[in-house]
Amino acid sequence: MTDSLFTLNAGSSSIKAALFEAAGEGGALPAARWSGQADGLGVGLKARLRVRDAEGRTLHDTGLEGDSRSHQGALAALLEWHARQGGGGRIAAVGHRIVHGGANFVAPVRIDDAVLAELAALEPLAPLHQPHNLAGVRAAMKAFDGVLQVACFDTAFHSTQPDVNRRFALPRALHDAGVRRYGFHGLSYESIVTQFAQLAPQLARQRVIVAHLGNGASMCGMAEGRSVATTMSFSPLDGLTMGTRCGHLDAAVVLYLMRSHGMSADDVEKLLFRESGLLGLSGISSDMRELEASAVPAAAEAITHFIEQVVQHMGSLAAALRGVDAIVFTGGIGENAAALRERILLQCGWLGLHVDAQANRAGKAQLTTPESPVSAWVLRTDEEAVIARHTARLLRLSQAG
Ligand SMILES: Nc1ncnc2c1ncn2[C@@H]1O[C@H](COP(=O)(O)OP(=O)(O)O)[C@@H](O)[C@H]1O
Ligand SMILES: CC(=O)OP(=O)(O)O
Ligand SMILES: [Mg+2]
Repeated sequence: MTDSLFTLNAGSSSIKAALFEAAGEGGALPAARWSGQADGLGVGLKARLRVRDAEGRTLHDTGLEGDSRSHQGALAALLEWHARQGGGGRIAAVGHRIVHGGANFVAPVRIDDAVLAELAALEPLAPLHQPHNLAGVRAAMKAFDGVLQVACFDTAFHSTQPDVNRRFALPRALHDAGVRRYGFHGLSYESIVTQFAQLAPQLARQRVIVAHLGNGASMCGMAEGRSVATTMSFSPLDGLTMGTRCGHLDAAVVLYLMRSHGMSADDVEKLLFRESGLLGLSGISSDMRELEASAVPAAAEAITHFIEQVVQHMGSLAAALRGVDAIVFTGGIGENAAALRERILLQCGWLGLHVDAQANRAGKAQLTTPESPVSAWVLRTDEEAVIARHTARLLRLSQAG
């Protein structure tokens, strides 16, 4: 049996893991042997762990209760499930999604103690992700002792942004000290760039806006498959309205809350990262499925707020690209919420979109008519495959060196 690669991807409400066959020199990676997903973590929802094989057949499906409903518990459940399987070949390397790479990491790297310490220092910049990402690294180091561990960064994809889009209008010294617009969801954007280049090679080289709409949500304007501008910035808090994050906010609100409401930095962090967004607006849930099913007016208002932010940022990114040729939806909401996609597309009609509502509802990849001057698409993101590809490359380098 050939060696395997293990991938780990902790999102704000989910943990995804997959096992890939480590392909030989220059070989394309086959589909994951299995992929597992625990979702609804840490947001008061019903948490589940599902594992599927390469053909999409369910291998394991269970509700997560008690401690298992946390990221840590779900990770332990996934690693235990994997250990119980036996076989599958030796694990040759583990690839991790690391949300924040800061100013120093703009490409995947081998993780050692020094790298781990540097990444831990970035935890306050991505409190819903980085601690879980690094807990995954530590757990994998224990479970797969002595095995190559690779960090793949959400921020790296955006290192191509022009300087003007990487800067806040703050004194230059702060930019030099790392206070800048990084951008996130880079592994997802990389996955979409690769898939879109296969589906529509000519379009993929033009001006494309990708909307990654999940529990965390961001959008990226790209030219020739490279990031030009994106809605998240210093941390994954900026930009769109999200499950529990506020998105774009006047910084003076933070000062006001601290001075006039006596809130501490920790209080404000909790408010903006964990209690705002769809959850704060609706008072019901951070989960789009629950809001769509709810008859409470505040749930509908929260959805409208989410859509309005996507529509406004679409205009902003189209301006950053000086025009747009194609739009691609992805992420848990972008891939699955057809009615919501239709509302966004209709409100972006002014950009030159002729929506094919039937195709959108039928789950087709192309959402616009063949004559539409600007086309829209939906693609399933595969961050695991991107992590596996980078990990396989570093594994080959380490074996060669
Ligand atoms: N069929 C669906 N209709 C509407 N929303 C959905 C559907 N399936 C998943 N979602 C939403 O996708 C979001 C989770 O996105 P996902 O990208 O999986 O999460 P994460 O950001 O943690 O990786 C949740 O708001 C969930 O309600
Ligand atoms: C960066 C980010 O928000 O990731 P996720 O959508 O997985 O929470
Ligand atoms: Mg995610």
